[in-house]
Amino acid sequence: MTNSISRSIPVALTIAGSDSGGGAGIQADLRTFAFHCVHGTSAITCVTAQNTLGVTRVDALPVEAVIAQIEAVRSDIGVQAAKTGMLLNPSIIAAVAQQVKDYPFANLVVDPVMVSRTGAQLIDDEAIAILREQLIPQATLVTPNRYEAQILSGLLIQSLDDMRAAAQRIYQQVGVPILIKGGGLSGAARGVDIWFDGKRYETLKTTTVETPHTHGTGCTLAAAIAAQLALGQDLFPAIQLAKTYVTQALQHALALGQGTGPVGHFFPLLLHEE
Ligand SMILES: Nc1ncnc2c1ncn2[C@@H]1O[C@H](COP(=O)(O)OP(=O)(O)OP(=O)(O)O)[C@@H](O)[C@H]1O
Ligand SMILES: Cc1ncc(COP(=O)(O)O)c(N)n1
Repeated sequence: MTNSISRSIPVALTIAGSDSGGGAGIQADLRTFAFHCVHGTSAITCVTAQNTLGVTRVDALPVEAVIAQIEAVRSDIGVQAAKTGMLLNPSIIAAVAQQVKDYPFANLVVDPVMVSRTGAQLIDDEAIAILREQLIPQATLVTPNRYEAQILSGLLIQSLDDMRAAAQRIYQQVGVPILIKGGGLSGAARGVDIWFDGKRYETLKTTTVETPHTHGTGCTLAAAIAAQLALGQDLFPAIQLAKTYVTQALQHALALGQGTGPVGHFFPLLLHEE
């Protein structure tokens, strides 16, 4: 007689960087997958020394190590949805794009990590070109923030109308659905996102959460969308559910460190303490 229970469970894969501070990157993605009862797997692209004050060092993994991780997961465990985050350099981006071309994922959310919320460019121009030309066109959804959307569209973004114009411009270039995130806007537009799939626009609105602790919101949103897709949701409902999750996580953000703390991924477990 056995008392063990084995079950099947959807699987999601994150291809992203490690954040030693635990707020963004692989750490945020795996926590988000677990929250959604999706088995999280990972291919680490780089290791950042990072805390709530910023990044002090980044070490890239060899391209072969990144691809070997993806192959190990794909060939044995299987992946219902994948997401990419910080891919760092041109060779990693090109190799991941080729891998996705050779072995397409059923669902692929590309968070085109290029510019931090503060506007600092994180990857060089060659890397941006490869991301735009080789990886983004293969995505189910691309999720740029305000600054990334400015780079991809060539348009200045200061309002929701600017976001709509940028979404249309990016769609013309890459031909995949776009969600432009409004965390970097100011006033009432902060936290409003714009979606465009080539036919219709939707405005995703929640109340702005007044917290300085917003580290990891972008990773968390993309990972939550991937988790919902792994669970079988259609794309737009997956985005709506993920937006609700990131808002709740922001409402339970963690005041850690001396700078920008992370969102509270496991907020239901914190509720008994409030
Ligand atoms: N203060 C806020 N209140 C409500 N929603 C927010 C707030 N800040 C960000 N969001 C939401 O969080 C999600 C991530 O958006 P954001 O623009 O912060 O992405 P990002 O710049 O990639 O994130 P990161 O800060 O992790 O780099 C979006 O749905 C955005 O609307
Ligand atoms: C390893 C890593 N990946 C991504 C981000 C951006 O995170 P976010 O945009 O969610 O703050 C980060 N700070 N570190």
